Parts: sequence; C-alpha cells; structure tokens
Amino acid sequence: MNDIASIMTLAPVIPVLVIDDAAQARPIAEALVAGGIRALEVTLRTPAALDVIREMAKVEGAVVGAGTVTNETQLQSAIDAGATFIVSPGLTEKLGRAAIESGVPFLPGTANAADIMLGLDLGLSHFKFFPAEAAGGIPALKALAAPFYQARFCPTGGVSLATAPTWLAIPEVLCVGGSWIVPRKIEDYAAVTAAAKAASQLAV
Ligand SMILES: O=C(O)C(=O)C[C@H](O)[C@H](O)COP(=O)(O)O
Repeated sequence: MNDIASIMTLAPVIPVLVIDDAAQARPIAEALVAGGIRALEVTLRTPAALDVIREMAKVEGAVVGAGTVTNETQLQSAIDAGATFIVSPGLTEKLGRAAIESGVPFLPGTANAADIMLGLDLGLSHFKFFPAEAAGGIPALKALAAPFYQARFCPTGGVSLATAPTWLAIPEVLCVGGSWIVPRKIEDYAAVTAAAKAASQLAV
C-alpha cells in the first residue's frame, strides 16, 4: 500500500481516531477491520498516540496512518512508530517536501485554492478538505474541484454518516474522514464494528 489513492479507496470512510489508552488500540483496530474499515488515522492528539500506532500496526488487515501531523519532527516520529500514511490538517511547504522525500503516502489538509496550488506545485494531487463543513461545505468543494479538476479529495471535519453520501457523490471525492465511528470514550467494541459496517457500505 504505497500510494495515497489506494489507501483512500480501501473504504468510503477513514476513521479519525483520538485514543487515550494504548491498551484499547488493538481491540479498536480489530473491531474496525471486522467492519470492513482498514485505513485507520490515529491522530497525534494524545500522549498515547505513537504507542497506539505501534499496537494497531500489529493487527492483520489494518493500514495504520498518523493524523494531526503538523511538522517534520512529528512526521518522523509517526513513521518510526510504523505509520504507513500521514494526514495533516494543513499544508506547509516544509512538511510537504519532507513527506515527499520520505516516500510515505501523504494526505495534506487544504481549505482553499492557495492550499491546493501549493500542493500541486509540490507534485501532490490528493488532499484532505478540512475543515469540510466549516470551510464552506459541499458548495465550496464543488467550486474548488472545478478549476482543480486533477485533484482528489477526502472531506473531513463535520462529516457524519448522514451527510457522507452527499459528499461521496461528488466525483472528485474518493472518501470522507470522520470521528463519528469511534467515540473517544469507548466501551462497546461491537458498536464500533456496527458503525464501521454502516460506513463501509456507503456508496462511493
Ligand atoms: O486531527 C486532525 O488532523 C484534523 O485535521 C482534524 C480531524 O480530521 C477532524 O477534527 C475530524 O473532524 P470530525 O469528524 O468533525 O471530528
């Protein structure tokens, strides 16, 4: 799995994970994979995140990436922990160049035309659209996708199971991202598998 397009098309949804306890990493990843969701974005928002990546990477079928990567140091730590793709909330030239140089599949956040132009200049073509709802929602992405017809997107930020189908109906959208599948306080792994199943069955 060495290109971002393949990772984006494993399932219609990439779950955005905020996990506080590394002991929950494997059961959560197993529950998601059982529900048909393989690409897992572990955000670097908790002290446990790098351990979570290490644990999830042991789960068969899981394709584990790091999210909330904002600089080169985090990029390297995530790769060292076993992240096989990298997601960032925004795009800087420094981070973009470092990610490209490392060879890791990279999905940088973009919210406007200038962000996308920076990405295209760097040779990137697949972007997160973040924060999707707050940055103008579906009308904004449709307007951006017209001039940047070569770009492909993963809208993230405010997307839900209810709104995902409308986003996924946009031809330039390969998948959506969202935190709704795995709540931060989790007790019921069967519910995670059920939510993953519902998400994995969305039409693309
Ligand atoms: O952590 C990152 O790298 C981000 O860019 C932010 C997340 O992708 C969104 O916060 C998910 O949004 P919700 O699904 O509305 O919770």
